[in-house]
Amino acid sequence: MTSIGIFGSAGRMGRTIADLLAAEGVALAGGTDVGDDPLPLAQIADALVDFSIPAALDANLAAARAARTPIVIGTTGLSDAHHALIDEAAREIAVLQTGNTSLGVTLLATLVREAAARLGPDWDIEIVEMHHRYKVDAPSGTALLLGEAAATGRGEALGDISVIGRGGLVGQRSEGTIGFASLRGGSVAGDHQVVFAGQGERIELGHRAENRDIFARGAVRAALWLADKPAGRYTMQQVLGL
Ligand SMILES: NC(=O)C1=CN([C@@H]2O[C@H](COP(=O)(O)OP(=O)(O)OC[C@H]3O[C@@H](n4cnc5c(N)ncnc54)[C@H](OP(=O)(O)O)[C@@H]3O)[C@@H](O)[C@H]2O)C=CC1
Ligand SMILES: O=C(O)C1=N[C@H](C(=O)O)C[C@H](O)C1
Repeated sequence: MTSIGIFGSAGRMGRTIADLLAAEGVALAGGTDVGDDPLPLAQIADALVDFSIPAALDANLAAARAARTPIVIGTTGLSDAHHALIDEAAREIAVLQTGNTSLGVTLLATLVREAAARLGPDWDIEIVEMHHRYKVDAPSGTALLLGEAAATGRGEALGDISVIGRGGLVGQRSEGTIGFASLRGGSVAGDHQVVFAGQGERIELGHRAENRDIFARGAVRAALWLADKPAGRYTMQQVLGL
């Protein structure tokens, strides 16, 4: 039976994934938390999931590479340097990195890309997200993923056209930009809305996570799918066949 190891096992997502594994009868290889060496777990697990913190990614990825164990990276707040490391690791092991493992957001990203491609740059795109008060990164990984999808639909690189937050006398909106707004409060598991604002009309494509089970289900499905895959960087679209 395929066994799964959890980096960040004591966290909200780590605990939700462990509960799901127990409920589904999938083997848990073990977990790591702050101060643990990730290598022993990487050596015994058939696949790994990482829902920890960006500062842990370097060591977690190095352990996965050393043990040649596939890894699903769900941690958000990653930098360009982290993404370069992930690309490098994907030359040796199977890696899937995503800001959102849910079926709903994976499909939403495809719809957003399509809408952005068809509507053209005179339709302004704004992405609004809301999360619980404990979330430490902004914009959320999902908001950035949806922004990437919209930018790709327009044939642009997100980094060239994103506007993250506004305040003060910022001037009029520049055509073709993608704006991000982040709200934090309470226990919200994750709400995302992509607004396409045209002249006299708006299209809003959104997703609301009612709990963390949806992320856990996607992460476990991705890990089981990845377990026997050769080296490469894979996507949730591939896992879910979307
Ligand atoms: N891709 C997706 O679908 C989803 C992604 N996420 C992302 O997953 C991450 C975790 O979220 P969440 O569970 O809510 O956050 P938590 O803060 O609840 O969990 C993170 C856990 O990682 C632990 N940790 C810190 N350093 C290390 C380390 N070196 N090795 C292993 N574990 C470590 C933390 O310990 P301590 O608290 O003691 O520091 C904490 O228990 C976030 O980046 C979040 O945005 C969340 C939901 C879905
Ligand atoms: O921190 C969270 O909770 C979540 N993080 C991910 C993100 O940054 O988008 C996914 C989900 O929205 C919950």
